[in-house]
Amino acid sequence: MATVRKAFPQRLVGLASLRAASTSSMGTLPKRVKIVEVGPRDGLQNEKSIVPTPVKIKLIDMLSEAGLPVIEATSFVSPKWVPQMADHSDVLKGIQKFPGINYPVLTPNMKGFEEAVAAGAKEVSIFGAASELFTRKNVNCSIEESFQRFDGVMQAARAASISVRGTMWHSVRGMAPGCCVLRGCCALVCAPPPSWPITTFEKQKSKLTEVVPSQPPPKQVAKKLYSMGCYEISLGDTIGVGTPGLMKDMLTAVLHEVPVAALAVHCHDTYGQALANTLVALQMGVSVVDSSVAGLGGCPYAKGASGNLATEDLVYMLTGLGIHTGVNLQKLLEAGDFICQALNRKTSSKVAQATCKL
Ligand SMILES: CC(C)(COP(=O)([O-])OP(=O)([O-])OC[C@H]1O[C@@H](n2cnc3c(N)ncnc32)[C@H](O)[C@@H]1OP(=O)([O-])[O-])[C@@H](O)C(=O)NCCC(=O)NCCSC(=O)C[C@@](C)(O)CC(=O)[O-]
Repeated sequence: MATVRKAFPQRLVGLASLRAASTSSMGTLPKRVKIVEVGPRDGLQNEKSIVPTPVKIKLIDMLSEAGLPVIEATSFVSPKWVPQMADHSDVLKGIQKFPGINYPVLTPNMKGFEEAVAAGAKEVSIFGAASELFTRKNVNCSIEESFQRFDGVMQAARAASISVRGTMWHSVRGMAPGCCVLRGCCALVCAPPPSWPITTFEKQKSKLTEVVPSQPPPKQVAKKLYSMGCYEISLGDTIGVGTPGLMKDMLTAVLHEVPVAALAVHCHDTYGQALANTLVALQMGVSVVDSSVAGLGGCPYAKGASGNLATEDLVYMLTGLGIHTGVNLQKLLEAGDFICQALNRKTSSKVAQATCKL
């Protein structure tokens, strides 16, 4: 049955005008936030049934219409590993390229990079992890080898004037609570202090057992990626186990190594903490946030990781705080309706649920 959406509440206008009063005790918040929409890639990569290419293209076009400034379009990864992304070139070639909107794609190695550039990519993301096991499961090599691949991609990108975002997830219960994603020219993970209890991906299967990891500290990884030239480092909680206190501690550590202007956060909502974690990051000066329309998402190689922070919920909160995003919430909700109907699933966005009746 088609979703019937009520006219979006006029009270949003009122909420925005309350900013001065309602946020005065919340610390300094950014005046504007850049939202990196990851739904078409992170959101769809976990779908078991192959989503038709025209549906992916229409979703991205609708998100562009809604005013998202960055839309992660697809992944140039092996189709044997992630069959859902096998149509990457057709998707990238098929979407409308709106002026002023970036459409980065994931490229794990030179093969992916070359195919992405051939399909017209103007920005790519490299991605890795601070967990040996996760790296092995996800990209079939060691952390060290993954960095050697990054080097090759970085050099080729520099020569071709292609911007590189870095994404690195880190299975640490200290956010990159559950992972660290560094985006930009690199993505890195932040390293919590050695005393932090950390839950590694390796131990995740045994229900968040706290262990001291033998992994590179996220802080160092973030620093390394930044020094490689990442213009933005997105700290990802891939398995969504972080809490606001961990976010604060993690960011405090990373901020010693990477300027806040180069940081983004990427929170999954497995434990319902994504919006709260994001708010803490905003209060600490972060002004770039990854999210996914309808809360779609998950990593095929991080078992149990559920969807991302829903973009609709993020936009609603930011609007209420008087923070500019440039996103049209009504059009965003329609994009969410579209993809949920195409996937035959219910939205995970609370705002979308609250503003429609079936
Ligand atoms: C990295 C590889 C390719 C290594 O895979 P591999 O098998 O080790 O690669 P290889 O170099 O040994 O090559 C084996 C075969 O793969 C081919 N190949 C090699 N590279 C490519 C390529 N780029 N595109 C297409 N094909 C490729 C290559 O040509 C060869 O083909 P064959 O000779 O057997 O016919 C593989 O492990 C892979 O594709 N992994 C992708 C995993 C993935 O996409 N994970 C999800 C994204 S990460 C994520 O979601 C987390 C994040 C970022 O969102 C953060 C967060 O959520 O918090």
